[in-house]
Amino acid sequence: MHPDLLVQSLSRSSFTADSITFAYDGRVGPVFQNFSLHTQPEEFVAILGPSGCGKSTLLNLLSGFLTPQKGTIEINGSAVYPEHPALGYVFQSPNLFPWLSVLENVRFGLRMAAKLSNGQQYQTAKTFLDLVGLADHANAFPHRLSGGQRQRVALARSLVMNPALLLMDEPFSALDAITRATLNDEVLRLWSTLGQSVLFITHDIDEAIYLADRIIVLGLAPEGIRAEVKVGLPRPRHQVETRDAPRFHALRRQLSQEIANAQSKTQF
Ligand SMILES: Nc1ncnc2c1ncn2[C@@H]1O[C@H](COP(=O)(O)OP(=O)(O)OP(=O)(O)O)[C@@H](O)[C@H]1O
Repeated sequence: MHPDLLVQSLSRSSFTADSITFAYDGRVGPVFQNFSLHTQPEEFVAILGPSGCGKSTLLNLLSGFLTPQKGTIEINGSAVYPEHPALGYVFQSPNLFPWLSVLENVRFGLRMAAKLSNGQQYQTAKTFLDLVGLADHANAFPHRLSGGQRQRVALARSLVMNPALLLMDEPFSALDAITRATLNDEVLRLWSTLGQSVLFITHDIDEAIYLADRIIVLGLAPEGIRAEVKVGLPRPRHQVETRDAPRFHALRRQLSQEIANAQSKTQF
């Protein structure tokens, strides 16, 4: 299957969390109160916030693992649920199956879904392995790979399922700066090829600016969205030119200030 064909099958999906309120059992106050978040098709949204603002809770809500007490969370107008076919995930830890080869790891979801013949599953898995630059490692086992390569496999394993919305939870925070920069470029290349929407959670302001169309800063629970900025830097992004742009520096300053303000509330 050629990647161009996959672009067509990724329907232009929109994602909506509308006026949600969520509190954990036994917790005094809610983590989110009347919180709304909408993503446009093919939009890259980064979420930043101080520790404890509710990023993980939000991800669990958006993926249907937690249910809000009020409000709705929908993809293309239908309620979200765990393992919704339109959702893909990439986490900080790649969580590959150590007993499966790289190719079998990428094929895994297709095998479980059992929609394609075995031959088509292998062909599709190989296409995605090629897309993340690991075609030569198809038969290797995960322990033979570097941290960055494992994260590439995790990315291929998720993308092979054609998610319309990719939820990424600090996927590169355990990697060194150079590998991280390379993988940021890789994600942008794949995203511009495949056209899914991305919700990318990170603690790293520069990473958020480099990647995103729009950045949402969460305040401490239950403040919700504290600030929202359109990045407005030209694409394709470039490791030197983009990071050198006056707009990049202005955004870094603005976002640092927002996060410092949000954090200062924790101390009182
Ligand atoms: N299972 C739970 N039961 C009760 N309260 C919880 C639970 N999980 C998280 N919380 C509380 O909800 C709030 C948001 O937590 P959450 O883990 O979503 O934040 P976070 O932004 O992901 O934090 P970090 O960046 O440190 O991982 C915190 O006050 C936390 O103590």
